[in-house]
Amino acid sequence: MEYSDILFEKENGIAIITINRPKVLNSFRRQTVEELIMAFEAAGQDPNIGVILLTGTGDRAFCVGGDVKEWGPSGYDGSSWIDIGLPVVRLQELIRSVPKPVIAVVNGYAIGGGHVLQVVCDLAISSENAIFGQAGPKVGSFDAGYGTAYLARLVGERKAREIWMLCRQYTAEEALQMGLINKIVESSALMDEARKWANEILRLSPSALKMIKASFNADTDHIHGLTKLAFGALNFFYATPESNEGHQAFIEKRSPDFSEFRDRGENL
Ligand SMILES: CC(C)(COP(=O)(O)OP(=O)(O)OC[C@H]1O[C@@H](n2cnc3c(N)ncnc32)[C@H](O)[C@@H]1OP(=O)(O)O)[C@@H](O)C(=O)NCCC(=O)NCCSC(=O)c1cc(O)c2ccccc2c1O
Repeated sequence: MEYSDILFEKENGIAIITINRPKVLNSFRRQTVEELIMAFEAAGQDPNIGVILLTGTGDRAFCVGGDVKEWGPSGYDGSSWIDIGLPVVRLQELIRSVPKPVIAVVNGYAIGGGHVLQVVCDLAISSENAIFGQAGPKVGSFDAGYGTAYLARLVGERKAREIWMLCRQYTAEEALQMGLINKIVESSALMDEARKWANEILRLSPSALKMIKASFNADTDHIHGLTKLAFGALNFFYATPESNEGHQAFIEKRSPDFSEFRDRGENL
């Protein structure tokens, strides 16, 4: 299988999936998400693989979410009024349902949909220079469901609401304190540390780990329904002037002005 937007390597029981678009800080377009889905399916179905690492090329970014420059007036390439053009719901669900531990190896910015990808992984190890945060409300988007409700499971409701309602950026140390990640290491040691964790996992019973993962997931699987609902709403939101103002402002490198879109409270 030839990939253009990702790298997919296998070494001694470990699958390493790398988002490979460093010029745009490893943001994803439709092709990227489709390739990630194929790689996770392949790793999930390969009996020689016991653990999956997800990372990004370079030392600037893990992934900064949707590629805002590939975003047309109503969505991404190939989109229609019912299909936003990015099968992110399927990708998030697959990371959760693949019957092997998935470790996010966060080597820089984990922002927007990239942040949600690290949230849905089973474990997360980051470099000391990693930066975490949400960005959707700045650019007229939202990656809700697992991105909100499951995030709250990790860091608590207050912190999760702060992350989304202020769109601040957090250091690796802050991410560790709030329970967003498992460990921080020096940038140069990041992949070695990830391999060390993976090799520890490879010594354990695969079936026991599969059942453990399924049982952790069972407690939050209902969030899948929220995710589908949220992405359905996002489909419609994308075609609005409010959403367009957010992404156009990013492209024009200016601050968005959302003031005319404030809610009148008609549905209070
Ligand atoms: C991440 C940053 C804070 C980094 O800032 P910094 O100043 O260090 O770097 P630059 O801003 O100069 O960026 C370098 C270079 O990369 C380009 N770039 C950065 N982010 C993106 C992006 N998301 N898409 C495309 N290109 C990007 C940037 O323009 C620069 O290129 P130049 O040619 O100008 O040199 C900062 O870059 C930043 O805030 N980035 C935006 C983060 C963002 O808004 N992400 C998208 C949020 S929405 C989202 O993630 C999302 C998720 C989903 O799951 C979806 C599902 C379905 C539909 C839509 C979804 C969706 O929109």
